[in-house]
Amino acid sequence: MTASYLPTLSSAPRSFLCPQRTSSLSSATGRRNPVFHPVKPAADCCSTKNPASAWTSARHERWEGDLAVEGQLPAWLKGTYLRNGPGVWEVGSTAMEHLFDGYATLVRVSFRDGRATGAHRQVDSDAYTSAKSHGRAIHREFAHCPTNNPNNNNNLLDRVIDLVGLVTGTSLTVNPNTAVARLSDGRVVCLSETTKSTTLIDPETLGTIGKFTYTDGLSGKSRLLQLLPLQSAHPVVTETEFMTVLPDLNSLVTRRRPGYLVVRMEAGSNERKVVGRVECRGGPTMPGWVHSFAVTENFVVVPEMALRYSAASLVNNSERASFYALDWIPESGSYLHVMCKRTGNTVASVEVPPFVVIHFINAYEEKRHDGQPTAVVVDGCDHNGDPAILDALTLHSLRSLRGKDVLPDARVARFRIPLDGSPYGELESALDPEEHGRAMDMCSINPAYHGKKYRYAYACGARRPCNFPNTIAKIDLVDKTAKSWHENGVVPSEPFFVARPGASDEDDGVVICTVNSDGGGSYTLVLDAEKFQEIARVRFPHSLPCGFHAFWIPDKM
Ligand SMILES: CC1=C(/C=C/C(C)=C/C=C/C(C)=C/C=C/C=C(C)/C=C/C=O)C(C)(C)CCC1
Ligand SMILES: [Fe+2]
Repeated sequence: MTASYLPTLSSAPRSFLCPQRTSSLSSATGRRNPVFHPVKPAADCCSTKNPASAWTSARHERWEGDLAVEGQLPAWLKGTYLRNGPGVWEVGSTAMEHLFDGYATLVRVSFRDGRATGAHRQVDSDAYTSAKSHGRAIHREFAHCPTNNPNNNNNLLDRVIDLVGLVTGTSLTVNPNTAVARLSDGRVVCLSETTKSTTLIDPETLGTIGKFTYTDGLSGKSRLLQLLPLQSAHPVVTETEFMTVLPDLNSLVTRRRPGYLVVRMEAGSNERKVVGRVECRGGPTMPGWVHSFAVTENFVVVPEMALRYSAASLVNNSERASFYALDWIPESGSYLHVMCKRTGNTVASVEVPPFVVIHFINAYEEKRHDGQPTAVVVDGCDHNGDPAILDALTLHSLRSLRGKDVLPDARVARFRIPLDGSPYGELESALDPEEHGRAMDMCSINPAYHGKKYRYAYACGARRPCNFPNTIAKIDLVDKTAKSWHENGVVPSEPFFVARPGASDEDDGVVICTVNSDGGGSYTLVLDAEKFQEIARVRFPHSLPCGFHAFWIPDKM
């Protein structure tokens, strides 16, 4: 690999990286100075030798500066890579327990003319700012329950207070730590699973602009007993619309069966409109967890997992369910529902073997010779139908079981849903899971193939033994093979595919992924997607926590 270093401030002496000494240096290059804002001074604030850096809270509120490039960035790569994820797990007296609980940390790498600048910054959500001002977390996160909540007494008044908190969304987190997306009108939002967490950010400065407020009243603000405070963390965003799934929790207070609303919001609007409602088949009271879902040209596929929202945990925000905010109820059945985008009607609803798919990869229609769809094929990262993956993602496991082979097995699950009224769907592994080390999550595809028949997916896989995915895998769904990128001790985040402008081959582009290296330190890796080989890496001057999902904003031509 040829290495060409930019003379950046990020390669300045270590002392410069200490937040206590940020003000004295000026840029030797004439470029913008790196800026540090410490979260809090830490004894080892200058050290990058932390093997658990992926699971260590960000040390600085924000930083920006030039990044050193090793290798050759493609000249066509012009735009901004954004990544979101949980990055601060300790505030005041609170030490979170689960990976999903951390406060949102944004990372940016902008590529232009073979060079790179970068930044990272905490999202100023009410959850984060109130935790800082109270000296402890006060919102309910995925696993974290506010500790001083007196509601464990189960007295009626406390229950009513919790229910009001649920309806108004004041107790559930507003920490948008999962995904980031640019709407087609240019607004950039960070999201998580509460509708109130959706936050507008500035993709250049990573500053928090404010809440993204839905004006439709669907989330319970203006209509009492409209229990729709939750959403999928992964909306499907196109040039014309934003589409998502809201678990309908109204069955908590009515006799109605639980279900899901599919909603759509036009570009430029803040008003979601209901496309249709899917009724749950299983579960006496609660819908299955819906972190993501899949769409095809004509349909929305709504998953109903046997891993269901816990009613007890939701209405009593200091109560934990068997899987944090979720209950695993295999006997309640696992289903996939297919809704027609145009009519909102449910056109298929099939029972399938138990699955635990947090991230769906893609879906497409099988068609008859006259173009009529006959089946929907849906691919997802399936943790072999076992919610144990959620326990593997506690911070204790991640920090202390490094090198132990404790990561539960996962595969690419391929579901086939016939559209002929059959009651059952089919489920098989799309390829031998050994191809990708029996780990599979954090996936992306070429966005031009969303909802269409496709061949390649990029995801995190494993070289065992490991307690977290440690490879980046390119999955070939036609040849049923996988290629992998790996280095000892690395922790990669979602590998994100960016197509070369004008490309016609599905894998003509790069895969961008931010990686935590063995002894600490973070870099953004750029792989040639076709050969699946490294072409460049862009180093941050200090380590960043491992994040989740990414997004690409191309420069205006
Ligand atoms: C589920 C409820 C809630 C919160 C949910 C949240 C914040 C979920 C976040 C999920 C994430 C970040 C999933 C990432 C998965 C990564 C995987 C599987 C990687 C695997 C590697 O092998 C509340 C809103 C707090 C309460 C209601 C229920
Ligand atoms: Fe996700």
